[in-house]
Amino acid sequence: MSYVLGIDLGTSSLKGILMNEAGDLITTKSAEYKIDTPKQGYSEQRPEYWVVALEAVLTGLSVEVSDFGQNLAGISFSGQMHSLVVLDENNTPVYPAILWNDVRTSKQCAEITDKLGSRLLEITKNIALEGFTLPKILWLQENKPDVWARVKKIMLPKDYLSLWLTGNTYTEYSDAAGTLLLDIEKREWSKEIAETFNIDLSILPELTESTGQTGLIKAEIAERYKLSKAVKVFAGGADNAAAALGVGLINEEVGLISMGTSGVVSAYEPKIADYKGKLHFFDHTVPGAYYSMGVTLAAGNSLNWYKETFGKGLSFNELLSEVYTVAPGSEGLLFTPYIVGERTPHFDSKIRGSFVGISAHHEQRHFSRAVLEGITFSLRDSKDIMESTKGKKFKQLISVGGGAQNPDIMQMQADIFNAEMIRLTVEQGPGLGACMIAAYGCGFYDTLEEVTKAFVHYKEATFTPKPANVARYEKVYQIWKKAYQATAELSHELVDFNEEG
Ligand SMILES: Nc1ncnc2c1ncn2[C@@H]1O[C@H](COP(=O)(O)OP(=O)(O)O)[C@@H](O)[C@H]1O
Ligand SMILES: O=C(CO)[C@@H](O)[C@H](O)COP(=O)(O)O
Repeated sequence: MSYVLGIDLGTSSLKGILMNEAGDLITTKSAEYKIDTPKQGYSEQRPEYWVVALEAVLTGLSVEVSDFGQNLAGISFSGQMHSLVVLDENNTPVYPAILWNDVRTSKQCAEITDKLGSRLLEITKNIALEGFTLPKILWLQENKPDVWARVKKIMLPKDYLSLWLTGNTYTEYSDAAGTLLLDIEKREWSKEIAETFNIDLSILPELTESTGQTGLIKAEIAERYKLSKAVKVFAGGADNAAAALGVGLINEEVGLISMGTSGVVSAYEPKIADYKGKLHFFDHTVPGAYYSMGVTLAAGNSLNWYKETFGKGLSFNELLSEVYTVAPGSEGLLFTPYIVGERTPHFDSKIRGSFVGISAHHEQRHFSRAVLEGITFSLRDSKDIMESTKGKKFKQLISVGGGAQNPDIMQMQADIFNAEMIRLTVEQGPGLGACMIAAYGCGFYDTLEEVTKAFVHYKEATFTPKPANVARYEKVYQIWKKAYQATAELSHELVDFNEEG
């Protein structure tokens, strides 16, 4: 039986998930990399890190799976969104990729809003936020003109891996939508936006569907991994769009929660909707469909920060082992996960995190629970906006991302969202979506619905809301919601104070 490989280029690691054409999991492999923070607010990765990780994953797969080279038929991707990759005429990176969680571009966002006014929302269906790609381009133009002068092509992270494998430069609609350069209705790069900011249209890669083939694996790479077939490479999707496919978000019945480095709440959208910028609105990996989403900038990232700072050397399981002993509400301790600023519902790059209500009786287990609750409350903010604008409540939510591995987090999500939480049998939503794109692209199925039936399976055991916890969380969430306003001015002053040096 043929194999398909889904590559999820995450923010903290690259995960490869190998499945057969019938939708059975063969194995997974992953390789971590670092985020460089040369200055506060900066977040960068060298595209070379991703290639090293991809090679480690391919090597691992070819060692573990004896017929990997013989049976691999197709590869596709899911990738961290918005991060800017800039290449010269030889397709060599000329600057580190500026990542989606980098907040250096507030000035450029103001400039975009100022110059485009309402046209930005009309054309892209989104507003200017630090994480998106266009402000990063403007930052390079203004601050590194010598680098910008050498840029002959820009792309998104996963497209760089596709280029490395095939030699061809493409992107697809789901990632293009997160650049602020795509005209969503016309499905083409916006000439108006590109001209306004002196961006030559020739540096933007050709657009294809997520399921579009970008090429075949180059001969020298095929030889290295002893690939005997001509392995087809498909464009893939932005990680949240690929995850949406991977969890079966191909209709409006269910919603998606992801606790990866970022936290995301998303919903399927059959046609273009106007959320007036309150939620992001992007193309799906399903051709012609869309999805809306709200983003907590630091979900897993807050937990990582907490672990590195206060639980160094502990595993996640060790760190969180006593969380269940603390009652919902962490006995009056609150945490806001704004450690790198926030997106939804507070578009604020200068807000910072806080613990509120620390008292002498709090122990580490209270802080651990408060961190998890703060992350989940922030996701609830997005979920509530989505439900109130759509006028309907999600009864079931599919939960993915690293956080979904922990049963206490899952129960907390059920109680805070007051919804049944479901997990996938294959734990990696975005990578699974990438495998599905490859399976469809290879022609193993006629429709994405058929691929979904074969590949997407939910675990039988679900997490259901406990009424007493729901009631308690409802009260504490109302208090937690006030923490943003209560700390905003202080945070802004502190950020300014710190920047002055
Ligand atoms: N066992 C675990 N329990 C709870 N959280 C976890 C666990 N393992 C990973 N995580 C969280 O999940 C995050 C990684 O999720 P992942 O979906 O792999 O992220 P990304 O795609 O951004 O690289 C980590 O930042 C961490 O906070
Ligand atoms: O910026 C966004 C979405 O707008 C992030 O969701 C990135 O796409 C990174 O995702 P993870 O690495 O957390 O999966």
